[in-house]
Amino acid sequence: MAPDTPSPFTYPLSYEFPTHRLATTLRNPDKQPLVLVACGSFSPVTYLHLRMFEMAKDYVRQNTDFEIVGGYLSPVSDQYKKPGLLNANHRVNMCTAAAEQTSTWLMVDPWEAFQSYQRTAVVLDHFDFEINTVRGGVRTSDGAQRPVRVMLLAGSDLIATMSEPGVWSEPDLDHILGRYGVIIIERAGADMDQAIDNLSRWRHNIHLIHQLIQNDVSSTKVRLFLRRGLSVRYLIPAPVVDYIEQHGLYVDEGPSASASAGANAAEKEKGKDRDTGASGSGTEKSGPSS
Ligand SMILES: Nc1ncnc2c1ncn2[C@@H]1O[C@H](COP(=O)(O)OP(=O)(O)OP(=O)(O)O)[C@@H](O)[C@H]1O
Ligand SMILES: O=C(O)c1ccc[n+]([C@@H]2O[C@H](COP(=O)([O-])O)[C@@H](O)[C@H]2O)c1
Repeated sequence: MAPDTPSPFTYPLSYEFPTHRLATTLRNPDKQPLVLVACGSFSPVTYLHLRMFEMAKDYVRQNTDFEIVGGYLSPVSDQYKKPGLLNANHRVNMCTAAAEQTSTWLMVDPWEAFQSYQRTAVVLDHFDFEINTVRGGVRTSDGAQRPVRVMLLAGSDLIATMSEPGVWSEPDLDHILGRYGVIIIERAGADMDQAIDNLSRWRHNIHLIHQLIQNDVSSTKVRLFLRRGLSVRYLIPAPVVDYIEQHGLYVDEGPSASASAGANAAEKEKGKDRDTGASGSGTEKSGPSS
């Protein structure tokens, strides 16, 4: 279906919005259709990134009036310039391999990755435009069209940055949390309640999910293990391990230390990132900040 209004967005060359796993019909007409969007570096994608979607799916089914009709990973542009950010081509390929080979419902949207830096508010608008304006939302079983709610899916560390001065613009926060909403997954080391303390005005649109199984795998730790020549199998999806091996990624340091030394160093690097505001803070992005 052609949209009535021209697109307000810029597009990478040969871009097509992925819809091969997007449900076109709502199973339960009493529910509101929902699409989940996770924005991030995904350098590389880990099981925890994928697990966020599964946790959200359980939560949505048990606690809300939504029905999930799609889930997307949206890797950030190279211009985000965060330390450890591999080029977008590899990150999109790894996310795609993980989504296609380990999930039946997740998709990867390369729109954000293959162009200049786009703020998260704009990324969510892009999804809303593609799904609701271009495609008219989804159908109910009686043939009526229903608009899809787009919602951000994020770890509590990312949400914590929303209370840090200067990282997100106030109008963007209002747009993201007021119009779309967010599902927050607890992340080891990031206090959930503290993370949303300053966001209480949007509380009705904020859903918190606690971790029942603690697992603090991060891309930073995976990169560090790889640089040290340590195995990352069973920490990240097998097709991603294979891809990394085939392309010799993340090996700019020779193999050396033991696994525990690797983990300790990873912790240190993660802490250092936090201290410098590089981990999830968005402060190193080169795109516009508001
Ligand atoms: N272990 C985890 N638990 C909960 N959320 C997570 C976890 N790992 C990543 N996330 C969330 O996934 C999204 C994308 O994360 P990102 O790509 O920055 O991964 P990362 O592991 O934090 O990366 P890095 O280690 O490079 O900072 C963010 O919303 C982040 O909060
Ligand atoms: O839109 C913003 O102003 C904004 C500010 C900070 C972070 N973000 C987004 O949040 C994501 C953070 O990813 P990461 O890997 O730094 O945790 C990434 O997709 C950024 O574009 C977005």
